[in-house]
Amino acid sequence: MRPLSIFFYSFKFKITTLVIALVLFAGIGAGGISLLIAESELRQVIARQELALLNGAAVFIDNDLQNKRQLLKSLTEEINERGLSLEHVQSQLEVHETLRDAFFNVNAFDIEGNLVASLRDRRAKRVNITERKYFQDTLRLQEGVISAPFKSSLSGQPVVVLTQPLRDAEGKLIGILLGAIDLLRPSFSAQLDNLRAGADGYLFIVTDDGIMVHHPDKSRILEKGDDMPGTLLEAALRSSEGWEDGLLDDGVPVLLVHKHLREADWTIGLSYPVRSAFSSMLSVRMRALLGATILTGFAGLFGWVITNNLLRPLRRLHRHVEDISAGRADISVFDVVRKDEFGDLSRAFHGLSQRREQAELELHRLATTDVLTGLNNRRMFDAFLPQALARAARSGQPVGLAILDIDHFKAINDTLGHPAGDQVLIEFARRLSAAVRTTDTVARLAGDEFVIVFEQLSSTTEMDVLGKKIIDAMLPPFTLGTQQREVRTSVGIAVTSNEATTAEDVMRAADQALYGVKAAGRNGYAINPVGAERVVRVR
Ligand SMILES: Nc1nc2c(ncn2[C@@H]2O[C@H](COP(=O)(O)OP(=O)(O)OP(=O)(O)O)[C@@H](O)[C@H]2O)c(=O)[nH]1
Repeated sequence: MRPLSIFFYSFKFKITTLVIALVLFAGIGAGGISLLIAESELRQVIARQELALLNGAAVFIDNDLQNKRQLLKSLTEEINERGLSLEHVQSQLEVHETLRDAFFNVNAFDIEGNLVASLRDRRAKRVNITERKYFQDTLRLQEGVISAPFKSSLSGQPVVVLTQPLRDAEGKLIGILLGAIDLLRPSFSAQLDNLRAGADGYLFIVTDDGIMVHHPDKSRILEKGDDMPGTLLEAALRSSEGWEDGLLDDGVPVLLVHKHLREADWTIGLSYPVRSAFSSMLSVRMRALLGATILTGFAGLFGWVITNNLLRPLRRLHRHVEDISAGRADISVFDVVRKDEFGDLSRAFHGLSQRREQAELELHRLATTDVLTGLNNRRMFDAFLPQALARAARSGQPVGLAILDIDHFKAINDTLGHPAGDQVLIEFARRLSAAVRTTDTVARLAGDEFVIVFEQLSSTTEMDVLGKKIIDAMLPPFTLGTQQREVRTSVGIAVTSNEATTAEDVMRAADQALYGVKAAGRNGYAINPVGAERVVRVR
């Protein structure tokens, strides 16, 4: 098995990693930006939706306050039109059933601020409200006001009061009528709670001074909230309406939507955890992430398959080079017509292999050729003879081997010089090659010793003709420069048609024959059939 490190070094791995990186880069770039734009749009849409919801709540509270104010006003107008005195206000309150639904309590105070009538308790304790700002404002402005939230001295409850000036028949100010709203159970409370039912987050109402009028945590009502910069209250009071995210409420990131009321100096706000507010956006983000992961996975797979495909010619080229090296194929397997870079590489390999083959051939030729005569050398002959014997064994035809030695060659060297001796060797080789058939193989073993392997003999007797032919070939004198010289040779011939004959057997038989010729005075040939151990003919 290939080690894992090779896999990481592979071109395929690198390309696949590159494809994944590019897809991720493009995905994060294009997808991320689109997602950011989409998220920003979605944020606006969600915030606007929440603001629309809050507007509905604001309109509801404004209408509620207006209705209450109107109710008090119509009562004071009735008292005024009928010219009733303060003593009759108590009975007048009690006949108006709708007051009980609209207010926690309705009271009347004389111009001195003393309680003169109370809807819920005729015998309510006598209190004086001259010090109250809303009392003073009502007298001063001579019209109804909405008070700041405070704790009622009558009920002990946190309340907000709506006032209306009371006048007699002549229109003279005789006191004020006051409707109290219980902040723990305001008539709009249930409506507000309904608005947020089932959803995270909460609604709150706060005065312009930061006093809490409505809050799901009742203990915070009447409290002054923290309106330092960066707080929820500060953001809510900063402008008449709007939305903001990135704020923290009890450590939780929230979306704040707020709107100032028309009827009172109050702001209604909605604190909504970002996690819930933008849950659809978060789900989009998750889906985008999942989509990107799947896309990246596919891109990796795709990159792998494509790279694998693209690299197929390279693998094929690698296989061809290995096959050629192992001798299983020749260089024709290279795809030299291909037009791309792999074609260039194949052509380069083809050229290289061609030059290598030629160099090998040259090397082989040099290794198997006798430099002086151009004949095969001993190395070639040693390899060739066993092959020739094997071929003969297969074909059943006899094979012959002639060993030749130039007679008194030493004397030629000694008298005419070594270069002249070389000339004799070259001419001797030429005549030998010319005397035999192309199917016969001539080699120079060493010095003045030559061999000829005769194949495809029709019979062993054919060797007789061949021996004579060689002797005759040397009869014309050799021209050495300006001189003519007689050169003779002795030839020992071995012949065999026995399949089991070895190269050594044949060489020994030919040597014996040569020895016989030399013993008989040279310049002749003798034939020795292998295994006979006797020279059969000498000429
Ligand atoms: N010029 C030349 N001489 C060579 C070469 N190689 C060997 N010789 C000489 O060839 C001669 C071989 O002599 P031998 O075969 O031993 O003797 P010979 O004179 O031929 O005697 P016989 O074979 O008995 O007739 C030696 O003198 C070698 O020095 C060569 O390449 N060129």
